[in-house]
Amino acid sequence: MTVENTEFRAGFASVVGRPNAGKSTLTNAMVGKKVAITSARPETTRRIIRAIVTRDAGQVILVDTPGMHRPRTLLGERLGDMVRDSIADVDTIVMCLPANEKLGPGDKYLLDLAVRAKVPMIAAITKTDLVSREALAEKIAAVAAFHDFVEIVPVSAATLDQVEVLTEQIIKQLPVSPPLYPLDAITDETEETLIAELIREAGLEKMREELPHSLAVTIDEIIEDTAPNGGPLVRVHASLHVERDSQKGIVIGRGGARLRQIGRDARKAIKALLGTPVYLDLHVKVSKDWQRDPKMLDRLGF
Ligand SMILES: Nc1nc2c(ncn2[C@@H]2O[C@H](COP(=O)(O)OP(=O)(O)OP(=O)(O)O)[C@@H](O)[C@H]2O)c(=O)[nH]1
Repeated sequence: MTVENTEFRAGFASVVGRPNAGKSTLTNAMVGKKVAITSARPETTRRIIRAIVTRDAGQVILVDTPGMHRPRTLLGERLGDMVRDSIADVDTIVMCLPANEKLGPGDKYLLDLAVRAKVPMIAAITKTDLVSREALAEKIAAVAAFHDFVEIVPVSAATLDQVEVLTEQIIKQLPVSPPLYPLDAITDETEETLIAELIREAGLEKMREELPHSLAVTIDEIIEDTAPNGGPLVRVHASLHVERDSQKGIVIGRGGARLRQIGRDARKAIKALLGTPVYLDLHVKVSKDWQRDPKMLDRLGF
């Protein structure tokens, strides 16, 4: 793709919404490749992942935010700060409001925060595939009464219905500018961060309710090696951090079965990301109260 368009627009958009509103899935749908981790459990998005969406009309740098929740730990407070920071310095805010859920105090809390950024706001009514046309019409009316959004776009990341319309509307809110990133870039996260997120996602999938926020992943080493057949092989050594000794057993599982399953799932995902065979070596470490330890949070990138 080359830029011939003199009206090309580029800038930052923040995607906000309460936990489970569909922010990550929508981000992935706009980019067309998996860059943000998604999960059926709320509050799994911790990092602010910038996804980059480039179309003929412009380039959007999407800032994905953690779902809002009340701070209970230092980690919780930092998540709140990250949301506030991500709303500052953007050109537009996309507020995700699920079609299948009523507007509530969580949405109002977020709206009040977002309004302070004083930028045009777009409402994305997410998960429209889950509701009838009548219910959607009612939801649109409720959202229109909720705030004076510049646009209200009903969208389904599952069926991709209206995803391009939303992308176009976001681009319209951006300033005329040359592209800010190379036209084929999809994220400015390092490969290392993406790999750590894939391992954490595989871990969370396997541990359901047992370890919601207590799991963190660090990458110890990534080595580009050669496989016995002469092809490329990437060796990844990573650590899974839990907070207590009792959680270590949960991650490892009986006879190491769970850790092996996490390793298999993560290896598949990393292979898809890198496009090369992967050898994955996982270690489980107890990092006591890492969520309250500023040094550990810094190491983990929070
Ligand atoms: N049917 C349907 N389900 C969706 C759609 N978008 C997201 N979901 C589901 O809703 C759940 C939450 O989606 P996420 O994208 O992880 O939500 P999030 O807002 O990023 O969540 P947090 O990380 O908790 O802030 C997942 O189970 C998704 O599969 C959609 O368009 N249709």
